[in-house]
Amino acid sequence: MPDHQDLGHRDLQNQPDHDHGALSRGDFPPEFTWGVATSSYQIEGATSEGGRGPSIWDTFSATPGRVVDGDNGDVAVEHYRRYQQDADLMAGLGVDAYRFSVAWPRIQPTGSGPVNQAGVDFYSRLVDALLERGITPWATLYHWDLPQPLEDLGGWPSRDTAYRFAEYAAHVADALGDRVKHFITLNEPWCSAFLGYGSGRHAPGRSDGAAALAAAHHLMLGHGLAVQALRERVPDAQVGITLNLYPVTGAHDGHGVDDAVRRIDGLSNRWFLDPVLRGAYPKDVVEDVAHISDLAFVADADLETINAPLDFLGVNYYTRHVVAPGAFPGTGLVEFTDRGLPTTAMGWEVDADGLFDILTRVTRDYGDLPLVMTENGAAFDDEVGADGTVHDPRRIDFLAGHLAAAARAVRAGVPLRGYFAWSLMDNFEWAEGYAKRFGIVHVDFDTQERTVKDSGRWYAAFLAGDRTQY
Ligand SMILES: OC[C@@H]1[C@@H](O)[C@H](O)[C@@H](O)c2nc(CNc3ccccc3)cn21
Repeated sequence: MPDHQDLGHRDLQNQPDHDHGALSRGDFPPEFTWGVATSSYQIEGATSEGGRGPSIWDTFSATPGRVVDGDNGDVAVEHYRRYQQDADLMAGLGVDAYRFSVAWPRIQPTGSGPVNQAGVDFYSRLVDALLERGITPWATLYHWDLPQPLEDLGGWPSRDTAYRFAEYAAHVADALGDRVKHFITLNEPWCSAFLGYGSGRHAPGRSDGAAALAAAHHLMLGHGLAVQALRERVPDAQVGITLNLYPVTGAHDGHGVDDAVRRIDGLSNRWFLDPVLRGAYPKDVVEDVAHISDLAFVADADLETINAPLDFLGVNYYTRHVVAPGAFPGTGLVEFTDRGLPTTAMGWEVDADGLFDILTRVTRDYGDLPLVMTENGAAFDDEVGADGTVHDPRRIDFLAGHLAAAARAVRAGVPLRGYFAWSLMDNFEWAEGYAKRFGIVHVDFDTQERTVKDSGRWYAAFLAGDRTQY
């Protein structure tokens, strides 16, 4: 296993691998926060309304071949105009909280300069609609929709973008900080950097390893600067960052597997966990990437800024990575394999134990920082039946199994404080367009009709305290 500096070993009791049986909200601490999550570009639509400027996802989805079926977020699920109806949906589910993201291009259409008051007013109305229904707003400042003019100036590989992000964070804090007390600076900098600038699979669609590493650094620098801006303006706020984390397991115990696990754990998890929570890049991974970049973009005080004290770490968990050395030993190439487990419509193996493993690992290796599951969910091909219902038993099984794993982690001593199901409703699934449905509420993308799926009814019953078998 990688050489982790053990910051505070906790005696995390081992638990049985599977404890099938009954599960209820009572298996979690009474103050545990239960919610649903979305993001601006995936649900709002109205991309040319209210003074909003273009984002890199507007540009990317308009580029032929980038998104399945040429889908884009122009309409999405019309949340910009249906937010009251959607707030009613959330109230009907009985959630405590709603994690949404603020679209930077609505607040600052060019990514800098004075705020667009119509954009501020929309999020102010949304926050008020939530509070009126007793739902606590959790605001993500950045969920991938970078204003296009900032990309034209260099995007996240450019240090200036980090400074623009901190200025944007200050504007959001000024506008919403009187009512919003939970902020997530970034959603998944790994995706923004490595899918956006490394593989090109996400906006802005660049394929440049050195640029991806610079983007990762400046995203994290922007995070640290934004934490300062939020703390100055909203001293009673709870502030965190969301990382998509993966337990990494060897496909077998043969030669080279341990190094394959170390490499992928390093690039997937520690490249972000270590700077944010320890104030240093992991030395072994710095060596792994030395042939791509000498990290010359790192300035002296950067890691101290990035290591800003947090109130929680958001964890997005979907599946485990299973790896083996690539075909050419010694090249560092790694193969991702599967175990033949059931998969979701995304092709991701369903592995609830992986949730327990990643939560206990983070607590064991990085200490007692409170954790919040800011995303967990599954895509399946749901259909509305003739009777108007949507039967999605696999999503119920997925949620129940992962909540049981979360309960096991809590019993093992993990300071888990909340869980947000991804997603409230079917929406624009990035490069997959509308072909992949993650919602616990079905959306007919032609009529915009919302239909609570069986999984939404199950989640509502769970939140109401019903005990559920699984
Ligand atoms: O793909 C489902 C969700 C997505 O809709 C969210 O906006 C995003 O925060 C999110 N992150 C992951 C995990 N990482 C990931 C890996 C490859 C492609 C897309 C996301 C899954 N999801």
